[in-house]
Amino acid sequence: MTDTEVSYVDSPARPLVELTGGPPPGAAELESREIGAWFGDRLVLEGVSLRMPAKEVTALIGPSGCGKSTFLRILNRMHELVPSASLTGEVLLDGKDIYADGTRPQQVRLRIGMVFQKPNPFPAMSIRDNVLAGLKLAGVKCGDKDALVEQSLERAGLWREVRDRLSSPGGALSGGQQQRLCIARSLAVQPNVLLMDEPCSALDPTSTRRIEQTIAEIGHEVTIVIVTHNMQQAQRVSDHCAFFLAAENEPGRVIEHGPTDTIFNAPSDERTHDYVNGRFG
Ligand SMILES: Nc1ncnc2c1ncn2[C@@H]1O[C@H](COP(=O)(O)OP(=O)(O)OP(=O)(O)O)[C@@H](O)[C@H]1O
Repeated sequence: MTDTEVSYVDSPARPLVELTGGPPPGAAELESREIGAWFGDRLVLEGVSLRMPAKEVTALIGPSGCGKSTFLRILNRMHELVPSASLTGEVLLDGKDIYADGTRPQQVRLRIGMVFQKPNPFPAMSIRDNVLAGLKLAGVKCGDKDALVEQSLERAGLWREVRDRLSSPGGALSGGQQQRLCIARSLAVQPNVLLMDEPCSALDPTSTRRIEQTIAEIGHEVTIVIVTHNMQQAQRVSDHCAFFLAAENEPGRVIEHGPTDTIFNAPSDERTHDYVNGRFG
C-alpha cells in the first residue's frame, strides 16, 4: 500500500444508545443559500450557496483567508459569537432555517457539532467524563452512560486504546488520541452533522490517517463538513468538494463545487484546476 492509499473498513450500522433530550435521530442535510458574511463593515463571504448532502462528506478547500472557517462557523451559529460579525442568507438543516426566529443557538449546536483544529479536551477531566461533557452541558440524559461512553469512543476509533484507563485524565493522551477523544465527545450527543475545521493540522501523519479512517467510518452515519488544506486528504475522505476563492480585496466565493472526483480530475473552472494541482495557495 502506498503512502496515499488507506484501507478503510466499513463498520456495520449499529443502533445508537438511547438519549433523552438529544437531537432527532439520523444524519441531516445542510444547505446554505446566498450566504454573505461581514466582520464589521468588511464583507468576507458573498453568495455562498451549497448543498451538503446527508450521510456524505463535503470538503471545503481553498487558499488561506478565503472564508472557509467563517463559512463553517456560520453553519452552526458560532459566527455570531464574534461581536463585530454579521451575516445574510439562510442555512437550512433538513429544510429548516437554523437562523429562524425562536431557534436557539444551543439547540442548533447540539444538532451540528464541531471539532476544532487543535484538540481541546478538558485536560484534568477523566477520559470517560470528557466523553460525557457535552451531554451534561446540553442537559441531555442517558440511562446507560457506560454503553454510551464505549459506543462513542468506538465510533471515534479510540475505544481499544483507552478502554483500560477510562479514569485517566484526557490530557494524558497523545495529540491524535486527544483529537479522537474530542470527536467522541461530539459524537456522544448524537449530532446530525459534524463540522471539522482542519482536524488534522496539528497531528503527525499516523494520527492523521487514523482520523481519516474515523471520518470514513462515521461518514455514512453523520453528515460531515470538513475544512482541509491537504488536497490528498480532501480526495481521500470526501464525496463532494467546494472550492472557495477570494480575489484581491474581494470577498470569498465558491468558484466551483461538485463530486470530489470531478473537482480534482475534470474541474470546469481553470482556477479550480490550478489550485488542486498546487499552482497557487
Ligand atoms: N474574528 C475576526 N475578526 C475580523 N476578521 C476576521 C475574523 N476572523 C476571520 N476574519 C477575516 O475573514 C477572512 C476569512 O477568514 P477565514 O478564517 O474564514 O478564512 P479561511 O479560508 O478559513 O483561512 P485559513 O485557511 O487560513 O484558516 C479573512 O480575511 C480573515 O482575516
